[in-house]
Amino acid sequence: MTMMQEEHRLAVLGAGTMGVGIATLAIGYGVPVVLIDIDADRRAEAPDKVRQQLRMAQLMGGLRRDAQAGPLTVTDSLDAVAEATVVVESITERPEWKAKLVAEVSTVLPAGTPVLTNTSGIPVDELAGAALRPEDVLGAHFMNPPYLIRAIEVVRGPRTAQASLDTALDLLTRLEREPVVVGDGPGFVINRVLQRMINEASRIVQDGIADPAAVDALFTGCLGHRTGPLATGDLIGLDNVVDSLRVLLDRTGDEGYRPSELLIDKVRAGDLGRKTGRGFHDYQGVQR
Ligand SMILES: NC(=O)c1ccc[n+]([C@@H]2O[C@H](COP(=O)([O-])OP(=O)(O)OC[C@H]3O[C@@H](n4cnc5c(N)ncnc54)[C@H](O)[C@@H]3O)[C@@H](O)[C@H]2O)c1
Repeated sequence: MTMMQEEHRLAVLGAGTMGVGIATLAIGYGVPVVLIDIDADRRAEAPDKVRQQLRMAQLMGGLRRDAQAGPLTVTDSLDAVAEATVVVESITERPEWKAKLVAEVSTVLPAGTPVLTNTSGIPVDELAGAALRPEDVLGAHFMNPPYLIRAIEVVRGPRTAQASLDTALDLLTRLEREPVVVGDGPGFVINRVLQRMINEASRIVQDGIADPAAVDALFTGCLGHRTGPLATGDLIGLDNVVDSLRVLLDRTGDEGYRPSELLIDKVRAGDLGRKTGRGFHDYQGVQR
């Protein structure tokens, strides 16, 4: 039987859309969080964003209102991960950046501390190969926003140790998440399907067959999806969609993952979705 942690302390690498959301979730359950980012603006904005999201999550019933929030520390120093019981890596979807960071982090951490990558599609074993101890690396693919969506895709790589998986599941269960454990491979389960769907939907718009509102209306109205593929892309961030598609294309050779011209044009224009106020849809005046 594996010894479980008495108390958890979480380190989150990357204070972007997902890192801030994951930090909010943990803090909402009283878990102390160290949030690390190399970008000074992201670090400066993070405490306010976490506070706002905490309030929103409580209002929307995602987090309890009476729970004592955990403390948040924001820093650019990787040394701060040393005290963590679990590390979540949630930086930009660039394989070489992630591999370098996973390698660096593993030199600071004691053996047996799980490193969970929130990658959208880079095989866990590829990143594990960069770590000092590949057995401590696994995937935890949180959905956006992490404090509202309880289900989480947990990816066990071929070298992931049972003890690391157990510690990760222990934390996720304490955060009242509902882990679904799957095997490794480009895009795992969700993004192998979802990224292709967003790409195909954007090609439909590019080809003039339907506009974004019509595409999404068919998925919500006819298929009962909560959001259509293009609104989902806007929520994810179209820069992240393009990065994820490139990861999938490079690792599968499947042309269906080649990012559409329209997606590339939107990223080039800075229309990244909700986070910039415009993507396939317009979000001016909408809380982001
Ligand atoms: N956006 C989504 O809906 C979503 C959902 C699930 C998973 N993901 C995955 O989560 C990860 C983060 O995505 P995001 O949307 O939050 O991206 P983002 O662009 O909003 O944030 C990425 C952050 O990482 C920081 N960063 C880059 N290199 C770093 C380093 N070496 N050390 C510390 N910080 C560093 C950047 O400064 C930035 O603040 C990606 O792997 C993405 O594929 C995203």
